[in-house]
Amino acid sequence: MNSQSPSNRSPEQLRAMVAGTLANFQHPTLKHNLTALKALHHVAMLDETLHVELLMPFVWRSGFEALQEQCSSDLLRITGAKAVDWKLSHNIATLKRVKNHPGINGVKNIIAVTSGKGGVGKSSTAVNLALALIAEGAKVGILDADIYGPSIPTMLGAEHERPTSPDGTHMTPIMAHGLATNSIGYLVTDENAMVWRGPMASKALMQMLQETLWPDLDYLVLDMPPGTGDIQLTLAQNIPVTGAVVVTTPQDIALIDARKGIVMFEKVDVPVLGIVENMSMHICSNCGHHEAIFGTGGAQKLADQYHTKLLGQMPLHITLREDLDAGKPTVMSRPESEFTAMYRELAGSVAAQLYWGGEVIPADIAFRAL
Ligand SMILES: Nc1ncnc2c1ncn2[C@@H]1O[C@H](COP(=O)(O)OP(=O)(O)OP(=O)(O)O)[C@@H](O)[C@H]1O
Repeated sequence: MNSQSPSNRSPEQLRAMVAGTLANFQHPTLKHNLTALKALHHVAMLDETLHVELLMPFVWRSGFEALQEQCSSDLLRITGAKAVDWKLSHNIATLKRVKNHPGINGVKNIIAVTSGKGGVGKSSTAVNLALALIAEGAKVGILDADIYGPSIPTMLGAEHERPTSPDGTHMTPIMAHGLATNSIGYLVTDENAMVWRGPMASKALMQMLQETLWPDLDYLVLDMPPGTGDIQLTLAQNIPVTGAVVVTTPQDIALIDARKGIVMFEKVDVPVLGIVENMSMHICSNCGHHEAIFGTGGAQKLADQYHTKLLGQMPLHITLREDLDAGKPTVMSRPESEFTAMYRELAGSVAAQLYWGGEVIPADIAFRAL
């Protein structure tokens, strides 16, 4: 117990005490501790309540909850305060883009969600990841670049919406569940999109990215077309991506294609943030039994082989599919569910990986590149 009374302490002494406690906090999203990260923004003692405010450069609400749980009692003991008032603020860093491409107006970071093969749950992962980034504290958008199967509007229950254009050139994004969205699915029918050839499809996507009036966004999630063909390569080379997430299922056949995806991104210098293993384990909705119907361990092996991370493992569960079909993704419709906790953890890992693996661009040159 510290012998000095809380009111006699200088602000510097108090700050040093709090910084010392925070420095010991460990979390999977912290490569360096909070004090080294200079995250401690404000400390004050008012009426025997200790006020602690953190300012984080990547979304961190789940980590913050763990911090409060782990450190509150230590802080009370060390400082003699009667209560701790915690506050988390974000000032999301803009990170260096591939090939120093100029940015998109208002968009700080672009995360490409990709898969080597169709049907592994790339769009499902992209939508729930985007909503989980919001739940973690960010401003987020999603661009459906899956030209051959634009499913995002349906997954968000917004398939009947149409973007408007205030000036005949730019599009106002559709807002759905707090996400700013645009999709080729809002503009053309599925049948029309299917016949688009590669160059036309890439051009349309680049246009949608650049000509949407995105509000200020910390992260724009890009749901890429599945596969590793010309269109994906063109997009990977030309879009100002910050990093890519590769979605796979545990089957060997999907893993072979996921490997191709990693190689493709490495070839064009897009940092691969890691792998998401979707349908990792089937959870029976009747009895809760877990069964690894597609096998185990493959995605971890792949991540090890390519020196990347296994960012998360999402179960195969009927609720996830039903919620998407109903246009109410689980992360938004069941915020307290175990699935939402898993997606939020994934979002925290993706944001942390992006930050620690990247290079921060100073705010004055990061914004409003056009
Ligand atoms: N973890 C999961 N649990 C249950 N159902 C899932 C899960 N992930 C995806 N699905 C379901 O599987 C189907 C395919 O998912 P999705 O459309 O996300 O795949 P995709 O990889 O984006 O496909 P494509 O790239 O070919 O468009 C959807 O009906 C979706 O609801």
